[in-house]
Amino acid sequence: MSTGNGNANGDGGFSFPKGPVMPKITTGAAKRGNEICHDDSGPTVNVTTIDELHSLQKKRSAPTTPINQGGAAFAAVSEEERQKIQLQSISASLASLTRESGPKVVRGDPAEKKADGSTTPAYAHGQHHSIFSPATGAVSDSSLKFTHFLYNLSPAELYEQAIKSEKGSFITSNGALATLSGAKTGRAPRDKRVVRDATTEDELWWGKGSPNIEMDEHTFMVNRERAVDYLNSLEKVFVNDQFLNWDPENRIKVRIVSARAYHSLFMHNMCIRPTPEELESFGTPDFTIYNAGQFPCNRYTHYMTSSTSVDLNLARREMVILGTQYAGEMKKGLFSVMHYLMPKRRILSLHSGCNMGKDGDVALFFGLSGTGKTTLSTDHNRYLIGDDEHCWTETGVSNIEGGCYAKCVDLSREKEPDIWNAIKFGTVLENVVFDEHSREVDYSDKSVTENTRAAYPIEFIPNAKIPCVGPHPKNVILLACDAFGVLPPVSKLNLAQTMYHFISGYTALVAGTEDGIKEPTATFSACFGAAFIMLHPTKYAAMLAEKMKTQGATGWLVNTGWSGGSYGVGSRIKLAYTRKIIDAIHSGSLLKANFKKTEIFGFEIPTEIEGIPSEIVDPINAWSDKKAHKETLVKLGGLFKKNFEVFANHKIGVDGKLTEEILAAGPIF
Ligand SMILES: Nc1ncnc2c1ncn2[C@@H]1O[C@H](COP(=O)(O)OP(=O)(O)OP(=O)(O)O)[C@@H](O)[C@H]1O
Ligand SMILES: O=C([O-])CC(=O)C(=O)O
Ligand SMILES: [Ca+2]
Ligand SMILES: [Mn+2]
Repeated sequence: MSTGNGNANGDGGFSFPKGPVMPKITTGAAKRGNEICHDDSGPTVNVTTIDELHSLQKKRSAPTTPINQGGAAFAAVSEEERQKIQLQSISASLASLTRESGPKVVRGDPAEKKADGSTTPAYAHGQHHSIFSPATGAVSDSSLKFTHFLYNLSPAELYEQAIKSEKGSFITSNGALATLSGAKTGRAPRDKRVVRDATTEDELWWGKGSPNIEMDEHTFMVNRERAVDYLNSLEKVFVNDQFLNWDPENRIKVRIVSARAYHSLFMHNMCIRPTPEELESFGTPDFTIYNAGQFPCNRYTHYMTSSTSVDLNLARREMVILGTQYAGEMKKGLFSVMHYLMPKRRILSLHSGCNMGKDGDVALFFGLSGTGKTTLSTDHNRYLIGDDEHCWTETGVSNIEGGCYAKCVDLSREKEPDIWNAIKFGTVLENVVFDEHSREVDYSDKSVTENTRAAYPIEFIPNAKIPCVGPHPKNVILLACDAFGVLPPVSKLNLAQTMYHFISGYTALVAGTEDGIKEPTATFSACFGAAFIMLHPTKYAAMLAEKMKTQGATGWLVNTGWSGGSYGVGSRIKLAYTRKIIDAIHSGSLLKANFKKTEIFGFEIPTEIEGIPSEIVDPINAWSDKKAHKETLVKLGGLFKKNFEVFANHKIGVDGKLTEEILAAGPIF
């Protein structure tokens, strides 16, 4: 007879039951006779329903309701009063301007289950503190409806909102929230409109080359009403109250009303997040965005040339978004506002990255999209001040934003470790492709778009400089991705050359990724950000010249694009080489190099750079066909000249003397 647990078979320690009879398992209970097993080995929860159990899970957090709305600065405001003031403020933001009053607003998710298991909204339970009804009677059905709003939700709450109600929202294996921005995967500068009124008529840059396409006040109101009505028709809207600009004296309070958790989380990451104390005294926002991106504009409306419209009204301090869900519109829309507000205070706003060395040396990185601002300012050996939008004041630099917006195409852990590691819980990952099961992201997959992006709070970068401010810059680095392969990887610029290239704002892109060799296309965008500037480029250029001169900053032009020939022949300069060059700028060693002057552009280029092959340092060495090199150089020089024509008769400096110098600092042939 087999005992089943014996070891007497000499089979190496294993024995198996033989025949059909299974071994009998002896339990403790059996020893104690036929008692019933009790489930009482651990302590139990004292609840009677599952909902009671769930209600134990969440403890109340400190109130995140601003006081001091409308300026009444009385310290001792009751919680109830505070909530009422907030609801009034949100109702005012969401008010139609053609009807008598704002909508009835309720704070909270209409679908949230109550402790009693019901899904009835709070107002039905007489919880007066979370509802606000304007005092007027019903004038239309829309005034009978409630608008639910979700105020400054946390990333975890926004994840849940996105996953519950937005198609295309998933948690990737790194913890980020993958989202889709819809049909638009980049900004739509041709659909941007700015209200032209008596003030902006004189103040702003209009006409040829300007990004400011006009619309009238009335049309703005038509679109604003369209957006507000759309938002109020929804089940719920998201409201973010946040800040722009780390310089406390020039901080701007922004409110973002949006329809998607994606938009709310994006702005949570990209703007400066208020502390609970700061939120208490938030008061009335300085600027409000109405993002009704899912809803198109009406093409019968005057000035509308497509279904997308991004409208800026500086007098009303409002922006309306219709017909695009691409979140970058909000970030860059606010940047436009800063390009208007800051110069009024004699502060220079800059489309640049910014970092600082251990010794306090600050560098600015200018450049058009994709030239390397984020990649090169995110440097493990330096403190990150910001990757995209800055201000330069009388005392130094400050970041406008609270987050970074990195390109993800072909992202690798090896080449960009800090950005790679910043993609984790809380980060918004736009338009990326991932494995349906493992949720592993494939950054090389461009099926949705080439412009895949990650938006994360700046503190996700380990050596972020918090607060994001620093002293005056020592180096001003202009980045260009030259697909013609003729610009040197680094050139030292004098002040006039720096201005010439700042106003030009050159980069070259290779259109599309289709097969076949494509001709590079030169792009010129004044101040490396013509899409965002509001005043004439020479206004910003004059301020930059003045600041660089006073602070003795050195200008550099760094080509992060092609070397060894144009696109198709050469290849993009290795990021490792560019980083070496940037290191040599930061350390001051490159300034001490021997320089020689290049033909056509008249750049000062180092005769050698440690660790960089000589055919890279001087691009002519890499072109086997010297004639083709010269022709390409002349061709590019010609494009610069042609682009600069419109700026030739704008005077910079007190006597316009700098204008002459700047003109002379361009390519000569
Ligand atoms: N030599 C190089 N220098 C810099 N970037 C490089 C280089 N080679 C390849 N790259 C890639 O080019 C891209 C630069 O994009 P980055 O996000 O830094 O642009 P950006 O200037 O911040 O643009 P945007 O204003 O649109 O955010 C990155 O994907 C980076 O990996
Ligand atoms: O704004 C965007 O969508 C991306 C960006 O930083 C730029 O284009 O400069
Ligand atoms: Ca960037
Ligand atoms: Mn940018």
